[in-house]
Amino acid sequence: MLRWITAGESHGPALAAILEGMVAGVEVTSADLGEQLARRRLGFGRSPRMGFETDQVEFLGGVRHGRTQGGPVAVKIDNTEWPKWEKVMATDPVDPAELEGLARNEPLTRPRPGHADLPGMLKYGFDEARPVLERASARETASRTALGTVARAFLRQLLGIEIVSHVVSIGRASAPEGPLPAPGDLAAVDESPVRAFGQQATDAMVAEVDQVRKAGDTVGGVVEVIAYGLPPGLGSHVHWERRLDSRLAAALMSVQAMKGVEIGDGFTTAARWGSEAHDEIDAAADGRAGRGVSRRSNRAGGLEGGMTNGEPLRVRVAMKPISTVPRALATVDVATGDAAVAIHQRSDVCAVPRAGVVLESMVALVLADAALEKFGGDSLAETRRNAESYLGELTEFWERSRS
Ligand SMILES: Cc1cc2nc3c(=O)[nH]c(=O)nc-3n(C[C@H](O)[C@H](O)[C@H](O)COP(=O)(O)O)c2cc1C
Ligand SMILES: C=C(O[C@@H]1CC(C(=O)O)=C[C@@H](OP(=O)(O)O)[C@H]1O)C(=O)O
Repeated sequence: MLRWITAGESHGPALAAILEGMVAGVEVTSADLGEQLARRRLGFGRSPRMGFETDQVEFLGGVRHGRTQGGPVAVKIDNTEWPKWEKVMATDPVDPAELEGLARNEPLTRPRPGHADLPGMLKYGFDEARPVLERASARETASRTALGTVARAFLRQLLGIEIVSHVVSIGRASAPEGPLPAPGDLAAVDESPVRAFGQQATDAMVAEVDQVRKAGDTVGGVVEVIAYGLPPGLGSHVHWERRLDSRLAAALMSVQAMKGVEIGDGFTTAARWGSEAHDEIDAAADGRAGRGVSRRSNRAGGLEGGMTNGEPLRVRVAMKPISTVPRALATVDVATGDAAVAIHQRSDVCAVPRAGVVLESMVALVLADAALEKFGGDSLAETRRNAESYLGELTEFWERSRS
């Protein structure tokens, strides 16, 4: 079983993350982590912090000479801004005189509707939002992206599995119907300032973010994540917590501000008649290894009965607008009980483009877990042997069926 855990605050000294259960022999370097972390900082509408945050990342354990060793993989990402927060976010007690007059230490008593501020204060007994927002902040997604990079490397080296994402809508601007981005298109998507696939989609979404920013507002959107090269049979129909769709939905919904997950055509499928909802099966002319069949469509998004069916996995995730709205929303000052406007500080206007990279990482972690569950092994070589043996059985299955 693959497990992952993160720690650290947005303005603390560093973020930490551990991935437990990864096999030995996966090639991965800190430069690979840095590359994915840089992708996560991109996007038109991003917070000013993303312009200067450099994500100094290093492995603290589990990797030697660029290969995983089978032990927990530990990662540390330094926060560039730490010197400015050294006193306010110190882990050891600080003389109150040293904190006096520090603007960053002002109590945040006007909770933002839509952020974790108010429920977090009530639940944990804090009289201001700082201790809540520090951990609720999506800064934490840098940790997930770093661990997701190890999972991506494993999936690629195991079976050539590749994960891509693209933004399909921001606010009212949507990408036109068109082909899905393939793995080779990821660089082009990353070059789009909104991580959309195609110029028309990019122009429409850039205009929407521009309009939102000028209005002092914020905006959300929808990201699609696609995984290519998956064998049939990851996940299972036999028990609720082994279903791959439920595991993906939980992981994707666990990302800050995600409010909906759609597998394949999801909600559209609910309005279709059965004859137009499913993916009819034909005998594959080319008898591809382990496939034997082809599908006329992929409305199911590559999942049937909680298992991969051999088609590309396709999931869409809806992100709500950022809750730190410049045109600040109505709230109550918890220090006085009076009506107030919510705290507003430097913030993203639209984080949908960079959220896509985080969502890719969550898909990678869930798929790596499902692949390890199916193929097991302590080393990459052993796991690959198991996977190849299974794919060989599938080929035999189709050969028997044809004879
Ligand atoms: C990549 C990313 C960047 C985000 N940036 C901000 C931000 O700058 N300001 C903000 O208020 N919320 C931001 N959020 C969203 C908050 O973290 C989120 O709204 C908050 O944790 C409460 O969300 P929840 O209701 O889903 O828990 C961001 C989310 C993601 C995924
Ligand atoms: C720091 C990151 O995103 C942050 C997520 C975030 C929030 O409230 O979620 C608020 C902002 O933090 P700050 O107020 O320090 O600018 C974003 O920049 C990051 O993604 O690395």
